Amino acid sequence: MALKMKSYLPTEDELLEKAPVPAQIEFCNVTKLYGAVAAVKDISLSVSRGEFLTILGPSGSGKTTALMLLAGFTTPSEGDILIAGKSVSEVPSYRRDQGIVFQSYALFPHLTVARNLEFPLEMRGVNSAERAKRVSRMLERVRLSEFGGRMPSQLSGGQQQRVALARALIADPPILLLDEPLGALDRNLREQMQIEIKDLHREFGKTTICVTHDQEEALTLSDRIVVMRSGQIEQIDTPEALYDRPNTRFVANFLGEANVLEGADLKVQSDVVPSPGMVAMLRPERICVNAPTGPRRSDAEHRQSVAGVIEDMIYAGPLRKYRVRVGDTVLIAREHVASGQEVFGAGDEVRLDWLRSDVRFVTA
Ligand SMILES: Nc1ncnc2c1ncn2[C@@H]1O[C@H](COP(=O)(O)OP(=O)(O)OP(=O)(O)O)[C@@H](O)[C@H]1O
Repeated sequence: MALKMKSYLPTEDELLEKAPVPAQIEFCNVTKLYGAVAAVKDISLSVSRGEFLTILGPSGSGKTTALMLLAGFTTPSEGDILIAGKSVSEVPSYRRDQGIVFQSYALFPHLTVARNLEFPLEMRGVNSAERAKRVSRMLERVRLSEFGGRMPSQLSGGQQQRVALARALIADPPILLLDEPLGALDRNLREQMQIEIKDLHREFGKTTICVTHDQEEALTLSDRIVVMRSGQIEQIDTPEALYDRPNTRFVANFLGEANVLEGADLKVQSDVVPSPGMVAMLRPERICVNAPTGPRRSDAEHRQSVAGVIEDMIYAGPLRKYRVRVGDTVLIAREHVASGQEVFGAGDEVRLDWLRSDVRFVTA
């Protein structure tokens, strides 16, 4: 009996697992004014230890200001920022123990790669033998062992950015701040560096705050994304939730493409009764494009089906994108190219259908 009772008591590991992860960074009603302009307006946000959080938004939405406030390069006009539960408003940038990577690398141009990496260790009083050991280990980690003696200008953009990441991590700070880290790189390199950053995050487990206006980068890298608009937080969520369940039209349009079903000729069928001021939104890849006389789907009773005419088709490698006129609305449908699939062209009559449950109502 006693043994049975014991099995109901959580083990120490279970208790640890269930304990809420303490917030490492907290923005508490932070506002930053530049004259009459509020670059950041009353934002509150809490970031857990080890989390990768991306601040995403259009130009001028306040992303960089939020990061600069956290880095200590500027101070809040109102509100407070806490790190590990303590206010850092009075703590200067160099005492905040954060690794920072900027878009423009910001490596010291007159120092070799190895000396660039040594610098943060020197600042923290690490002795020279230990510095040499850590630099060599870190160069190896970012696959730049043979480049230690080069000057930054003798490296490619991707290599320079790997040095910048290595320099931000080498002193083992608990927090890593990334300001448009891949902005200066071309598309292929950006994809490689996204993997590199993801691997480094997994390996080093740093609480990471990344600023970007690149939605794909945000979706790929982040545990959660903060979407900012005009200095305020529009929505905070996981990438999947933001994409599948945006709360507002702004978020729906900012993260990927969205069809807004508001034309008078398109009566949306839904099992949900929308509140006033909401509009129906449907992602292009949720729409199936069929020949008008195509076979009925097995789940047809859960689908809305409408007749349309193809306006044009854009072939984009693995994807085919259709613009389809349905009365007074033009819908975008996107399908993955597959063999044996019927392909339609401008002027073709088609039948579109989608699951009614894929329609999402968002604030207009
Ligand atoms: N030092 C400053 N002085 C005056 N206004 C500023 C200053 N820094 C930012 N702002 C203003 O604050 C607002 C937010 O700027 P911020 O740079 O944070 O936006 P952002 O989202 O990072 O934009 P971007 O993607 O273009 O860098 C903008 O209207 C900007 O003009």
